[in-house]
Amino acid sequence: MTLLEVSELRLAFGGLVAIDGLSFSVGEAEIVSVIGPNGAGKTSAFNCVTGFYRPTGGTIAFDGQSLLGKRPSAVAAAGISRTFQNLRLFGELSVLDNVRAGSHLRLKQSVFDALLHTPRYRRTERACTAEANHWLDFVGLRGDRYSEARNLPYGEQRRVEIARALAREPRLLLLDEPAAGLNHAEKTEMLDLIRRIRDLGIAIVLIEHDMGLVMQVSERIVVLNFGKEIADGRPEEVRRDPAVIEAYLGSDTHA
Ligand SMILES: Nc1ncnc2c1ncn2[C@@H]1O[C@H](COP(=O)(O)OP(=O)(O)OP(=O)(O)O)[C@@H](O)[C@H]1O
Repeated sequence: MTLLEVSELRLAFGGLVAIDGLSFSVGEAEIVSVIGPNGAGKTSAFNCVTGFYRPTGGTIAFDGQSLLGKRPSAVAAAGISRTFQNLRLFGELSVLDNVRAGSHLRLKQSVFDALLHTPRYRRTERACTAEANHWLDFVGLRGDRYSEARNLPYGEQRRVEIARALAREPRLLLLDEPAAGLNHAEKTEMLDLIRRIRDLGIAIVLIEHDMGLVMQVSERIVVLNFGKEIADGRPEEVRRDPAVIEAYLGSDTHA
C-alpha cells in the first residue's frame, strides 16, 4: 500500500525553481532514497513534505490524506518524523531528555497535570523515560545518556536524533544525510540501523551522498538534478542510467 504520494511537486523561491515537478511514492516499510548533486532540491523536498516549506504546486498525500497547508507539528502528529542534515538536538539537555521530548510530543498532558504532579503526570513521565531508554538501546547508543547531548561524539549525536524521531512512533521516517561525518565503522552500523528501523514496519526516505550506503540499503532510488527528477528505479537500474551518470560526472559530487 502507498503511504506517501508526492505528485508534480514544485517549489520556487522567487525566480529560483528549487523543485520542478517531482513525483514519487513510498510504500509501507519501504526504503526509498532521494539522491542528486548538491543543491538539487533534496532537502527542500523534505521541507515540503514536513510542512516547513509551502510548495508552489503539486500534491503531497500521506495515507490518503493531503498534507498541503499542514504545519510541521500536524505532519509529525500524522505519523511522519524526520532528522536534520545539521543536527538539531537540545545541546544542554541530557541525552535522555532529548529523546523523552519525542515521546512527550505524543503523550499529551495538561498544564494542570504537570503543575500538580497528578498520578497521570507521574505515569506519563515514567512511560516517557522507559520509551526513551528503549529507543536509545535500539539505536545502540554507547555514551552516557545522563550527560548533556552536546558532550557526545558526533556519530552518537546522530543516533540520538534518530532515537528522538523514533520516540514519536512514526510510520514514515525521513533521514537527511544520516551518514554525513561518520567513519567507516559508524556507516556500517548506520546501514544496519536503517534496516532494523524498516524491519519494525516503518517506511524510510533517505537523503544521502554516500553512494555505497544508498546502493546497499535502498529498494528504490529517486534522482534529482537541478530540481528535476531524472530517474526513479531500483538501484541497479539507476546506477546504469545515462542521465544519472551524466548528472554526477558533470558535478563535483563523486558518485
Ligand atoms: N530557504 C531558501 N531560500 C532560498 N533558496 C533556497 C532555500 N532553501 C533552499 N534554497 C535553494 O534551493 C535549491 C535546492 O536546495 P536544497 O537544499 O533543497 O538542495 P539539496 O539537494 O538538499 O542540496 P545538498 O545536497 O547540498 O543538501 C538550492 O539552489 C538552494 O540554494
